[in-house]
Amino acid sequence: MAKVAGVGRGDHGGSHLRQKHNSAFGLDTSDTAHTEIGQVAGGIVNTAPTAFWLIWQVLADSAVYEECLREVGKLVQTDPDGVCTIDLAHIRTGCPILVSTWQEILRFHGTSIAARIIQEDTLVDSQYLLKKGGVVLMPNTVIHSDQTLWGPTTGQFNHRRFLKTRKDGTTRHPAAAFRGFGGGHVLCPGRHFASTEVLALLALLILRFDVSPVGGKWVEPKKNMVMDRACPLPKKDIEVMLTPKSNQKWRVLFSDSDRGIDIVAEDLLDGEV
Ligand code: HEM
Repeated sequence: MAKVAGVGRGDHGGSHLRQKHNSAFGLDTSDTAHTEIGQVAGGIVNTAPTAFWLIWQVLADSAVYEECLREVGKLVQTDPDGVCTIDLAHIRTGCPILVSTWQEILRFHGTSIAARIIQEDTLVDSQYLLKKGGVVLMPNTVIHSDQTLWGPTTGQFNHRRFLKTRKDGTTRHPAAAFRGFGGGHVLCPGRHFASTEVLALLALLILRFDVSPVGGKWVEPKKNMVMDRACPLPKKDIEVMLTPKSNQKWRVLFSDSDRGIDIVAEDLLDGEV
C-alpha cells in the first residue's frame, strides 16, 4: 500500500495525478487504498453485464438486429481487393440507433443505485426531511420506470426511444431522466470508454458473424439481481453458435477520439434535449 500512496520513480502519470488529487482531499494511505480498489472495481464490473444484455437484446430481437446491422453496415467500405474497412470512431455519429439501443439497455435492464451523503438538513417536496450526515440511496429503476418522465410505454423495451428525431410522434423524455451512468458531481468518468468499447464489440460481432442460439430459440435468462452492478448478471450461460459470415479480410480503424459519445444530459451541448 505504501507504493500506492507514495510517488516515486516509475509511477505512471495517471497514478501520480490520482495521488495528488487524493492528497488534496486529505486522504491517508488507507483511504487511498479504498478509493483505488473502488476505481478498479468501477472500471471492470459494469462493462461485462451491460455488454451481455446489449448483445442478447440485439440478437434475440430480429427487428432490432436488422436495424442495427443495416446502420453499422453503412460504415463498412469494401476495397477493390475485397478487404472490408470499418472506422469504429464513426459509430458515435453514424449509428444513432445503436447508441439509442445501448441507452435503452441501461434504462430497461439497469439496476444502479446512486448513493449520496446528505451535507445539510434538506426538506424535499415540502414533506421529506433528509437529515445531515445520513445517506440517500436512489435506485435508478424507480426513475427509469416513472411514467411521468418516460410516458406510458415505460415498461416496454424500445430500442428507438433515445433517438432525437422519432417518427411515432411521442414526446421525448427529459435528458436528465436517464441515469445509466449516474450524474452530477460523481458522473461516471468511464462512460465514453465503456460505451465505445461495448458498441465496437457489438458492431464487429453482428457484421462478421452469424450468431444463433444452441437449441434454436433465444430464451431470456433469469437475472441475478446483485446490488453492486449497473446491470444484473444472467443466472446461466447462453450457448451460441458463431459462424463467420465470410472469409473476407477486415481492417478495423479508430480514426479520432477527441469527443466521446453523447450519452447523458451532461454530454449534451446547451440547448440540446
Ligand atoms: C457500461 C459500463 C459502466 C456503467 C454502466 C457505469 C455506471 C456508473 C454509475 C451508475 C456510476 C455512479 C454515478 C453516480 O453515483 O451518479 C459510476 C461511477 C463511476 N464509474 Fe462507471 N460505469 C461503467 C464503466 C466504467 C468504466 C469503464 C470506468 C473506468 C475506466 C468507470 C469508472 C467509474 C468511476 C471511477 C466512478 C466513480 C465516480 C465518482 O465517484 O466520482 N466506470 N459508473
